[in-house]
Amino acid sequence: MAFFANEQKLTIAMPKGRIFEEAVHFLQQAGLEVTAELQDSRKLVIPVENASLEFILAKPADVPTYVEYGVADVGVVGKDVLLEEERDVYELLDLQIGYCRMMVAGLPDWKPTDSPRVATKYPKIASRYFREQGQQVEVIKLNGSVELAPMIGLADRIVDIVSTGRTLKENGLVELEHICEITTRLIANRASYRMKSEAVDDIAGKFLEVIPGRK
Ligand SMILES: Nc1ncnc2c1ncn2[C@@H]1O[C@H](COP(=O)(O)OP(=O)(O)OP(=O)(O)O)[C@@H](O)[C@H]1O
Ligand SMILES: O=P(O)(O)OC[C@H]1O[C@H](OP(=O)(O)OP(=O)(O)O)[C@H](O)[C@@H]1O
Repeated sequence: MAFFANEQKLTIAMPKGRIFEEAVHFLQQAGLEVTAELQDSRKLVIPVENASLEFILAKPADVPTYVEYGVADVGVVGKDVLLEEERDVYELLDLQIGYCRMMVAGLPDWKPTDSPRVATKYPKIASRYFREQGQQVEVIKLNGSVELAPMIGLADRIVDIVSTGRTLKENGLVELEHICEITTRLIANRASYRMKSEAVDDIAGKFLEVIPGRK
């Protein structure tokens, strides 16, 4: 039996990596057919047999790109990526999984300087935040291991995701300012939202059923 009543095929972009397992578990709870191929293969395009559904597996930062261009109708992605990538997509639901927070962190004895430098994987989020605070900073883009920067003098602060706080602690850094909470979101392509409204509504409705407190 087809998943959607009117046979509208829906392509869902899923984020590989850290939130993948939690996202797959969420799909299962919502009643979507999750095949072994999705969970355990190197395939990047995974059609679900007998259902009008197809998954694509993407790097988290690329999920909004696939959705904006319409090669995926909907996508599952962290709010951090949405804030950083600023893609033209609809944000439909907060799935309330993938909890973490975006923080400014630094050495415990951090003090303002005349030429502040901030290292981050999230240059847009960082620039926006400090602009809103009325602070002029130089933002240095890194691709990971950002905690290194204050330790070895590349920057005096970082903007990064904190979850357990273990990475900061083990590198002698402390949380200085809270920027925002991050969770995983369901996003939709603008045209798909209109042209495949039944299928998109159907999936959003199924997701809504399993979001705590949203029934
Ligand atoms: N502790 C955490 N650190 C980083 N991301 C987290 C954390 N907890 C949840 N997330 C979510 O997971 C997503 C990042 O996943 P992942 O680290 O696999 O992607 P990535 O940044 O592309 O990885 P990498 O560049 O290290 O391969 C983020 O978008 C965020 O929403
Ligand atoms: O508070 P914690 O639970 O320690 O998690 C936070 C760390 O996890 C992420 O890094 P990731 O492992 O994705 O590696 P990266 O530094 O290469 O981005 C993030 O950038 C922090 O460094």
